[in-house]
Amino acid sequence: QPGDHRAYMQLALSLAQKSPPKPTNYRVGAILVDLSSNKILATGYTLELQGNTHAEQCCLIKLAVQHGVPEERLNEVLPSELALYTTVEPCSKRLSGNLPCVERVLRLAGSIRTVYVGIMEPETFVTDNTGRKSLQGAGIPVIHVEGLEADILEVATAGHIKS
Ligand SMILES: Nc1nc(=O)c(N)c(NC[C@H](O)[C@H](O)[C@H](O)COP(=O)(O)O)[nH]1
Ligand SMILES: [Zn+2]
Repeated sequence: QPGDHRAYMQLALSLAQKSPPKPTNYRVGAILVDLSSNKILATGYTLELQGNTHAEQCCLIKLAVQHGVPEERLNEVLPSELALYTTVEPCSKRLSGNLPCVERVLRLAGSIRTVYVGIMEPETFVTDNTGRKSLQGAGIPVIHVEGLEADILEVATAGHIKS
C-alpha cells in the first residue's frame, strides 16, 4: 500500500540523517524489507560500517555477517520476496572504484524483487546513473516513492560545498 512505501522511505530518510556529511558522496539511508512478513530485515546508512560503505551495501553486509555467508551468497539464505528501499537510487558507478550497489542487488535478484527509490541520483559525481535501466532489465522494478524528494536531496547533499 502507498502508505507503507511512504513510511518506509521516511524511515530510510531518518537513517540518512545519521550519515556523516562528506563532499565526496551522498548521505543515503536504506532498508531491506521482507514483503512476505512485512518485517525490516536490515537498515543501513552511508558510512555506517567501516570503509567507504554505501547505505545499501551496509544492509547487505549486516545480513551477510548475521547469516555467516559472503554477501554474494545471501540469496541462498534470505527470503525470496525482499524489497529494497533507498533514499537515492542505487549507484551504477562509484568514483572510488568500489563495486556499485546495482551489481550487489543484481547478484541477489532471486531475493530482492523490487527497489523503491526516493530520488534518482543527482549528477554531481556520476552523470548517467544506469542503475534503473540495469535493474529493470533484470526484472527488478525500480519504483519512485514520491513526496520526499526535497528532504532527501537536502540530506543527501548536506556535506557538499554549496557554490
Ligand atoms: N545510492 C547511493 N548510496 C550511497 O550510500 C551513496 N554514498 C551513493 N553515492 C553515489 C555516488 O555516485 C558515489 O558516492 C560517488 O561516485 C563516490 O564514490 P564512493 O562513494 O566514494 O565509492 N549512492
Ligand atoms: Zn552504492
